[in-house]
This record gives sequence, structure tokens and C-alpha cells, in this order.
Amino acid sequence: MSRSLTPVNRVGVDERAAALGRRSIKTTAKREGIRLATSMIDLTTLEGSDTPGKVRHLCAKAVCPDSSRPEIPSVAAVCVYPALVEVAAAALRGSGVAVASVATGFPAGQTSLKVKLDETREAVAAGAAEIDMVISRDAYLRGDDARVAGEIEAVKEACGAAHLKVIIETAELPTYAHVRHASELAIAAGADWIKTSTGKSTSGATPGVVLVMLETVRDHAHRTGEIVGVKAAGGVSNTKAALHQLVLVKETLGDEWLTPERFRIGASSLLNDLLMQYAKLDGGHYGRAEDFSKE
Ligand SMILES: O=C[C@H](O)COP(=O)(O)O
Repeated sequence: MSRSLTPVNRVGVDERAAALGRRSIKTTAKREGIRLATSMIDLTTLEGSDTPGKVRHLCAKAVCPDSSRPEIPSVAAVCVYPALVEVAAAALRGSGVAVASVATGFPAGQTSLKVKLDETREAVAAGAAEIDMVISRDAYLRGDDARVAGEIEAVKEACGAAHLKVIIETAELPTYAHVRHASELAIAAGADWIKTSTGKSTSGATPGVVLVMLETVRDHAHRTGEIVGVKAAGGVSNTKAALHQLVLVKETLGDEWLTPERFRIGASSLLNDLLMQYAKLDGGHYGRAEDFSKE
């Protein structure tokens, strides 16, 4: 099956994305940036070893990241496997922090459509307000766009009122032209959000792929007036990388996109670094040196 791709100049994209990461940021803006990045986190645990206890601990952290600094906001969502949605939903009830669940045979997506839909419905019934699905990369790489789009449409319907994030797993796509095309395909099929990566592949939310996806969303908004969110996930583990993402968003889509309703960072270990860097700017310490994400 063949498809026509709009060429994207990889070197040009990478150079622009890197240049935006070299901007110097004043201390006050850095503090503000850290608080904003915190509010945009989908705090994630996606391990075979996850337990209800670990998820409850993560949820407590999600609601109140640093009790000694009440100006630090809650994160946007906690992202877990479907089996732990109920635990997260109970722990987060009334907090304003959403429960996101991966689904559709995450991370490889190698299950039947029936299983994908059942898993999605179960996660929503258990309390997930957001579903993070993976596209069928096997079908996409064969050029079977109809199957990819059909699955997204079916999962979107199974989501009901829950928001759908579509993970295109950029590390498995050969070029930035494919990243752009897969993003457009997901949007056309009904994605509320497009998401870079599962966090389980060889690379994740590199500045270049995030820039391509932000530009896709920007062009879609210009063309149709519709808002689609972007979730940068996978490998965003320190404050510098998170602030770089915010600069990419601001320069591509403007200040109105700098909100957790439109941009998220999916991350398992970023929050701790944000809290440590925030404390350092205050000349203080962040009390908990341990990596809570590994508990
Ligand atoms: O969706 C979120 C990712 O799985 C998290 O990836 P990370 O562990 O590299 O932060």
C-alpha cells in the first residue's frame, strides 16, 4: 500500500528545536516554568512490578508534590496500567488530578481489536478519564492507514466521555514525514491528543519529534479551528528537558497552549528533578532524596 508523504527536512527541524533549547531563562521565569511543567505532568508508572501501594503513594505525590512548598501545583494526571485504574481513581477522588490509563495492548498493540476495545471500556468503567492508546505500528508500517484509522475511531467510541490520547511511537517511524503523517492520521480519526511515545522504545520525546507534532497541531488548528493536545512522553526526565519542551510549545503555538488542557509531559521520574531544582533556586533543599517513582 502506498501513501504520499509531505517531505520534512529533518536537519532543519532538529536545528530549530535545538536552538530553542539554548535560550537562557531567568530565575523567576525558571520558577514559574517549573510550576507550570509540574501542572502538565502525567505522572506515570508502567511497570510489571507496579502494586496498589506504589500507585497510592504516587497518587499522594501527584496531588501534593511538595508539602513544604504549597505553591507547587498538583500534576495533571496519574497514568497507570488498566489493572490499577481503580486504585488510582479511589486515591485521586475529588483531588482534581485525572486518572489516565494506557490501553489497547500497550506498549506493542499486538492484540485483536476486540481485546483493545474491551480493555478500553474496562479502564473507563474503572474510572479512567483519559485513555492512552497505541497505534498498530505493524499496520502503519505496511501502509495500512485504513486499519490504523479504523482502530482509532473504534477506540474513540469505546472511550465515551473519556479523552483519547493516541501514541504514535515515533521511535518506530522511519522519518519526520511519517511522524507528521501519523499525527495527521490520528487527528483525522478523532484523537483528542497526540502523544509521542510509550516510554518503552529506543527513544522518546526528542525535541525534533515534539516540534514536528506541535507544528502538525498548529497547522490543524489554523485550518479547522480545532484544538488537539500534544503529550510529550518518554525520556523527559530532567528540568532542562522539560523547560525546553515548554519553549517549543510557546514558540510554536503561543502562550495559550501553555496549559495542561493542551500540553502534557508523560514522565515517570521528572517530578523529582523539578522539585529538586525548584528547591535549589530557593537556596534550599528538597527533603526527599529518594526516587519515589521506583517505590
Ligand atoms: O507515558 C509516559 C512514559 O511511559 C514515561 O516515560 P519515562 O519513564 O521515560 O518518563
